[in-house]
Amino acid sequence: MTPASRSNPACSLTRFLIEEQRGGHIGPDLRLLIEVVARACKRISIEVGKGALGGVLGDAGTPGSASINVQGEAQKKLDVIANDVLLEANAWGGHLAGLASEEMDHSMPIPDVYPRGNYLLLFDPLDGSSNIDVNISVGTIFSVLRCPEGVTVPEDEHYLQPGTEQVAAGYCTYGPNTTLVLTIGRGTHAFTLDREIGSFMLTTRGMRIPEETAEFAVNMSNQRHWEPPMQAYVGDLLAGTTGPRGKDFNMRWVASMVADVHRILTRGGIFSYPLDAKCAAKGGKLRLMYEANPMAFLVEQAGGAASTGRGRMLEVQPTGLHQRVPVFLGSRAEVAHAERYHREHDTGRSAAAATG
Ligand SMILES: O=P(O)(O)OC[C@H]1O[C@](O)(COP(=O)(O)O)[C@@H](O)[C@@H]1O
Repeated sequence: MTPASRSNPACSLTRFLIEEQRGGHIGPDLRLLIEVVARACKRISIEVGKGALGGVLGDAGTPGSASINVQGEAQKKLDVIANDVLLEANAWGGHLAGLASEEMDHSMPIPDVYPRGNYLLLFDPLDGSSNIDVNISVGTIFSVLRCPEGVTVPEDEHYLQPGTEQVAAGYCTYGPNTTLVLTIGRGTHAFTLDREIGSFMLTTRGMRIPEETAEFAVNMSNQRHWEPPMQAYVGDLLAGTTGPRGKDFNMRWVASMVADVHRILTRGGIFSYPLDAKCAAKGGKLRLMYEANPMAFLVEQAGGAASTGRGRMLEVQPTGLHQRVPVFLGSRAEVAHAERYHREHDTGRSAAAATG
């Protein structure tokens, strides 16, 4: 993308959204919603940036009695701070009917002291919790759905829409720089926070994920817990030129989904958090509604693919607000390879079962 200059002034997020609205691609409410979420991310970026100086590191709750969220995880102080910032910012604007968060057991209708809008917002206020205290990139992930017609007080069931119904999705990474990555279904675009003027500025219009890749991201320490197709798939990646894939693969794992996916949107690769014996009972590790689906929408809009290993992520019919799924996303051809290993295993097994 041509760098910003006097002859090519940088485009702010506000200008980008106004131009999308003028083009009839989004309405004023959705534009306002995205602006409000972006402003909340700026505030969260400031809180995260304070680190130990701001006393924001460490677990929430009191020593000896950590506060545990609906996921059964000990909440970090910044998980709670980020959640509160997003709740406060989105309560009064009139663009939302309700919202749901990784940190809250159930969805929350907008209090009836405020006007309610037509959209539902789902978010992971601070993704990558295990990295918060060690100064590694973390982020906020969000997904926007329409509130079903005629529903004025939305409940959990009204959020259970497949990812194909998303009207917008994005994440904001808090790392060396703060970057907001957004889609409204017309490509995926990156905006970098200009800390001097306090505005998100368009730095990559139309991110594209290369079709092929030689880089994979997975938590290898879970290898012995993986299903056979995943063992075979990664085994062949590690075999490199001596194996059936005939080329060497590099590995990266930040353990912050936002950071791993941002790398893939920037230079390609495949990210996976497969089903394993440790998380099988829960259906996976990562959450469908506010981790897998928004990332899948962004990746598909950038020419990549997103799958459960056994089907398109965005077509999964949700059954619960905090439902978990296996995740494979990134370079289209590589995701197809991962799916092929699962398909061959499943058909082989069913073929074997058929022949007894
Ligand atoms: O600790 P592991 O097994 O490496 O898992 C890391 C994954 O878990 C997550 O941290 C889960 O997200 P939360 O931090 O929001 O719970 C992802 O960001 C990351 O990809």
